[in-house]
Amino acid sequence: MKHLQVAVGIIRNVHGEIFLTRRPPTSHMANRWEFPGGKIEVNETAQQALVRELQEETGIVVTHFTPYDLVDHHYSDLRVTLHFFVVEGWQGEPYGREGQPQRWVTQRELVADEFPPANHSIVARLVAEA
Ligand SMILES: Nc1nc2c([nH]c(=O)n2[C@@H]2O[C@H](COP(=O)(O)OP(=O)(O)OP(=O)(O)O)[C@@H](O)[C@H]2O)c(=O)[nH]1
Ligand SMILES: [Mg+2]
Repeated sequence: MKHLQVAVGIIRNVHGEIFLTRRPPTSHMANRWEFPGGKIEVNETAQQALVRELQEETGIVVTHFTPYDLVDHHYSDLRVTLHFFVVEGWQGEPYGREGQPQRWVTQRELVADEFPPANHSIVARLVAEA
């Protein structure tokens, strides 16, 4: 089975809101809301992938982040290991640079069912810690 290593950014502003983008209609986990991020390439660390993916997908230059959690999840045809980081420093203003819908949501108002199943434990933890 294919196994992807993925770097994921939980972008949180000073108001305690988190930036979400919506996955494209034809992608894996189509139309689910997600934390921006993507596949870690060979010869790249999770941290380097985080910075690169957030630049590509949201236009920001990440300046401060901390590791948050590591989640391993088996979908029916795909295994993912998600490297979650909380991002609290950046330059620019995040937007859906690839045309994805976007929104800011208060941390305590995150809804697990809007995300891919691999995110459920993380969303529950974020809400509990809000
Ligand atoms: N970015 C992101 N991917 C997630 C999350 N949760 C989750 O299961 N994934 C899964 O992680 C896998 C890789 O993420 P991705 O599709 O963003 O990868 P990418 O940006 O490199 O995609 P690309 O191949 O279009 O360049 C997908 O199968 C996706 O469904 C999440 O919160 N954020
Ligand atoms: Mg992506």
